Amino acid sequence: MGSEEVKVIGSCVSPFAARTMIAFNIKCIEYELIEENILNKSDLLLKSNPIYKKIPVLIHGQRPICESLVILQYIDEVWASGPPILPSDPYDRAIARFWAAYIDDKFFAVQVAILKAGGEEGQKAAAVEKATQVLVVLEDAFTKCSKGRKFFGGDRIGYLDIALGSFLLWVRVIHKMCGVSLIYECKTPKLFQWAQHFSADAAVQDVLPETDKLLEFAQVFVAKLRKPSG
Ligand SMILES: N[C@@H](CCC(=O)N[C@@H](CS)C(=O)NCC(=O)O)C(=O)O
Repeated sequence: MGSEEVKVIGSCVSPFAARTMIAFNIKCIEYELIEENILNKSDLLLKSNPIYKKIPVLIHGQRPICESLVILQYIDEVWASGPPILPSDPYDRAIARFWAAYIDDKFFAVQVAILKAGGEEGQKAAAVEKATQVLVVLEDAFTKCSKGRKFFGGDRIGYLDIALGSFLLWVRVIHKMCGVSLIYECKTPKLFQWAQHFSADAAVQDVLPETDKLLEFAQVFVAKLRKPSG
């Protein structure tokens, strides 16, 4: 099963797609990246993820698998002989899934809110305050999960590191576009250190592009986000 063709419909600007690519790097599995323009979706994406129409989609053989966290678990199970991504202990695994859901529910939403706020200083300050609260909670989760080691997953990058670390890309974009630092030393010192370790890891290096490369896309994306709907 692990020997079938592996393709990822993704994009180098997508934090969710980055998760899939980091997982394949950890497992040392080659894949073909089919670069998707989410502002003009391809038929392949619409056919492969007809429910959400979002990236990433992993196409393994002929079969599509959607949702980045589901994909991470799938990769871990199919290529089980490579370095593990999820914790082996069922309780630790459940805790990791809990925090990954929290990250997607809370941290993603506050980043979108900051970008959306634009020059509305009051809205931006409220979104930044919310982001800080979320990160303080995650700092505590990091302390408990990492047990004094470098990563949520221990000595090497695991499921939660990938779930949160994939957003570092946009954390940097937010810093450049909105002048807001989200992960900084005085509020969340452990996450600050963790972010340095994560970004320096070999499995991550070619996945998170330079911030400048992202800015052009980010400007178009944010303009769309700020446009009143409907
Ligand atoms: N919950 C999804 C979120 C995926 C997601 O939001 N992908 C974005 C790109 S970063 C997308 O495809 N957006 C297109 C759209 O919302 O129409 C996952 O974890 O895979």
